[in-house]
Amino acid sequence: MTVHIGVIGTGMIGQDHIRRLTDVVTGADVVAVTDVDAARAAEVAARVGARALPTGQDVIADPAVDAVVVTSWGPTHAEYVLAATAAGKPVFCEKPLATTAEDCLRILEAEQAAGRGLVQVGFMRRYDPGYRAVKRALDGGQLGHPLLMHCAHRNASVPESYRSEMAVQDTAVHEIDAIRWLLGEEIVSAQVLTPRRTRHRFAHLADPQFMLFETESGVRADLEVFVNCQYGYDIQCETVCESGTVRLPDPADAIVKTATGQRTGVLQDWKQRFGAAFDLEFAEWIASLHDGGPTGPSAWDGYAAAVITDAATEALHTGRVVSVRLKDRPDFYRS
Ligand SMILES: NC(=O)C1=CN([C@@H]2O[C@H](COP(=O)(O)OP(=O)(O)OC[C@H]3O[C@@H](n4cnc5c(N)ncnc54)[C@H](O)[C@@H]3O)[C@@H](O)[C@H]2O)C=CC1
Ligand SMILES: O=C1[C@@H](O)[C@H](O)[C@@H](O)[C@H](O)[C@H]1O
Repeated sequence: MTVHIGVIGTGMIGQDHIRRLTDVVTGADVVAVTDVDAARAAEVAARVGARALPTGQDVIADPAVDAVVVTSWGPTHAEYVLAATAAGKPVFCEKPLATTAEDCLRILEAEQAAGRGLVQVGFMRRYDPGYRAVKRALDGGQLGHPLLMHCAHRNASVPESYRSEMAVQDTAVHEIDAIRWLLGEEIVSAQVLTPRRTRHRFAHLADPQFMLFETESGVRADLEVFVNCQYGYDIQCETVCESGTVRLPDPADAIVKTATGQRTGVLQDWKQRFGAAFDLEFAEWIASLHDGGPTGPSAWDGYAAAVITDAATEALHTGRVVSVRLKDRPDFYRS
């Protein structure tokens, strides 16, 4: 059976997800799209044989739409996720689930009122083969308890519109989710240090940033966010445990040797680095809709990420160690 999808937001990642739902994933068909830029929505709709509708609410209400993908700007996500949930339709929402913890809580309440899991959040690292291998090694038990994590998230460059807070809210949010998922426990505090700034930054931007998180059991995770590193897109993650370490592999690439030396390519952006993860994320999401509902990152994960990014943003502004105060996790969100 085919799942008929409506997509809200046909910008960069919206178009990429429409392409994968159309050309890569089996069992899905994009039937309706919308964007506040109506011309862009019409152009994308024509390309894939979908209908362009005036608003996100129209997409959600469309009887031909079985499930909704939200890829509009972050501040608009909560409204659409709440509307899809009220309509009883599964909704895949790109990160962030919402830009405030209060809106995330409203989504948690709405989903519980619906009585079944409807919401999945786009934390695609959980679908990357390398991250999954790390997770298996940590869960296998042979390494003993994790003690420390060292993470790095480097982008080649960012546009001038990128502000210092986005290093936490837009970029580090992926590691915040990965740390929680890999360790299977919550983050309880955040600290952000701002070292000497690169000369390649815009004047308003603190880059790089050095973040330090602590988990419930006392694991410490450090994270370097460096969004003007110049050389490419580079994601690193190593966990130090009592009896060994486990490190995220770099993506496979040929090693070329010539008389002048040895060389391996460096990926340039997240689309290349996590392309396979995005494909699997959507393949598993579509499959889950035939089989009891979403199994990926939940609205709780979206809520926890929002509270932790709020704490880290405060830490960036104040220089203090800021406690993370999550509500009690409802049984609904315990697996
Ligand atoms: N998982 C990941 O690695 C990534 C996730 N993202 C997330 O995806 C979302 C979209 O990001 P991009 O595609 O890079 O942005 P974008 O600016 O390229 O596209 C967003 C689109 O949403 C449209 N839009 C804005 N408000 C709308 C509304 N109320 N209703 C309908 N359409 C609306 C805009 O006109 C635009 O076409 C963001 O939340 C971003 O954080 C983006 C890049 C990577
Ligand atoms: O989600 C993403 C962007 O929004 C963000 O701006 C980048 O720093 C991340 O690498 C990318 O994965």
